[in-house]
Amino acid sequence: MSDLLSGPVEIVGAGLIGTSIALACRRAGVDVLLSDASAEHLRTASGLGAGRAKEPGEVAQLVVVAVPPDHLGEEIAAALDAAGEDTVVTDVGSVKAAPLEAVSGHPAAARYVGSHPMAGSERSGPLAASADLFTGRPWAVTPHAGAAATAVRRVTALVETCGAVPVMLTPAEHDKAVARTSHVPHLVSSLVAGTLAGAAPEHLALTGQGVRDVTRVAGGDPALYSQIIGGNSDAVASLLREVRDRLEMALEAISEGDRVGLESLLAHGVAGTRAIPGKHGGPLQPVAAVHVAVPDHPGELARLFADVGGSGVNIEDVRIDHDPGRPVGLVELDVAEGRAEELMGALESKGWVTHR
Ligand SMILES: NC(=O)C1=CN([C@@H]2O[C@H](COP(=O)(O)OP(=O)(O)OC[C@H]3O[C@@H](n4cnc5c(N)ncnc54)[C@H](O)[C@@H]3O)[C@@H](O)[C@H]2O)C=CC1
Ligand SMILES: O=C(O)C(=O)Cc1ccc(O)cc1
Repeated sequence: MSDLLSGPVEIVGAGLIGTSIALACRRAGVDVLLSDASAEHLRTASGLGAGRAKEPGEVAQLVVVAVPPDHLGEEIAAALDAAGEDTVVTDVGSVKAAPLEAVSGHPAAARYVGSHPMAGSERSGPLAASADLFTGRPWAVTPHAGAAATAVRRVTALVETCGAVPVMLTPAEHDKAVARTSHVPHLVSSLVAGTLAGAAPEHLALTGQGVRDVTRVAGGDPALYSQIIGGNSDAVASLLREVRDRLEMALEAISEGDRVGLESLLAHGVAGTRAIPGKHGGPLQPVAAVHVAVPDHPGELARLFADVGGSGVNIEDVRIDHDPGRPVGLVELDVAEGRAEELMGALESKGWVTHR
C-alpha cells in the first residue's frame, strides 16, 4: 500500500472501469467503498470482492468517479460538495473538457485532478472488470492550473497502485491526444465495420485477420462512444477533416489510375504505424511474424507457448486466426526480427508446422 494512498478509496460507478480500479486497490490492501445508481451493479461488484457499499457519513481519502461521460460533471461536483476537507476527487472519463467545466469556480476545485486510463474493453459492467486491466498501460493524469500538488500526487499514487504508467498532460492536450489515438480511430473503425453489415455471406467467408484488426474497437457500446466522441467534438472534427481530405485523394487516385499517388497515400499510412510507440513506451522494435498451425484441441496453445518458452525467444505479440475450412487455428507470433528463423527451427523440431 502506498503512503500517499492508504484509503479508503470511494468508487462512484462500479462498472467496467470502476470495478477494475476497485479490484486493483483491494489487491493492494486498500479499503474500497462502492456506490452506483444500479443496486444490481453494486451487489455484483461487492460480490466480486471489489469492496463494500458506502455507508452514509463515511469519508474517503480519494473519490474516483467512473460513471458514463454525460454524468461525470454532476457526479464530480457532488463528490466535491460531499467530501471531507482532505478528500481528493478524480474521474476516469475519456474526455477531460466537460469534467473541468463542471468544477471551474467550485470552492474545492484545487482538490480535483482529472485522469484517464488508456485501457478498457468492448464490454461494460462489473462482470467485465479485472484487477489486471491497467497493468503496464498508460494512464493520463491531467491537473488543471489550480490543482493542489498533494492532490496530483494522490491521483498518481492511484495510477501506480493499479500497475499503470502515469502520463502527465494538461486537460486540453489530453483531449487533442485522444482524438488522434482513440476517438478518430474508433469512428473510422465503425465506418469500415458498417460496410460489412448485410454483406453477402460468400464475401464474408473471406474474412481474415486484417479486417478483424481494423474493426475490433467498432464493437464498443454505441451509447458510450457517442457520449465520448460527441464530448470531444472540436478536436475530433478537425482530425476528421484531415481524414476526409485523404479519402478524397484516395478516391481521385483510384478513379484516375494514379498508382504513384496511391502509393504515396499508403506510404503515409506506413509512416503512421511506425510512429506508434513500442511496448513499454520505447521505440517500435522491428518484428517478424511466425505463423504456427495449432490443432483446435484443449491444451494445444499451452503446449505451443511452453515450446516457445523453451526456445528462449520472447513473444512480442500474439494473434489467433481460425481456418474456416478445418479445425485448426493459425497462431501468429511476433518476435524480434533476426530471431524468427531460430524460433521456427525450434518449433519444427517439436513437430509444429510453421511458416513466415
Ligand atoms: N469502457 C472503456 O473501455 C473505458 C471507459 N472509460 C471511461 O470510464 C467511464 C465509465 O465507463 P465504463 O466503466 O466502461 O462504463 P460501465 O457502463 O461499465 O459503468 C458505468 C457505471 O456507472 C453507473 N452509473 C451510471 N450513472 C451513474 C450515476 N449518476 N451515479 C452513480 N453510478 C452511475 C452504471 O450503473 C454503471 O455501473 C466513462 O466515463 C468512460 O468514458 C475510460 C477508459 C476506458
Ligand atoms: O479497446 C481498446 O483498445 C482501447 O483502447 C480501450 C479504451 C476505450 C476507451 C478509452 O477512453 C480508453 C481506452
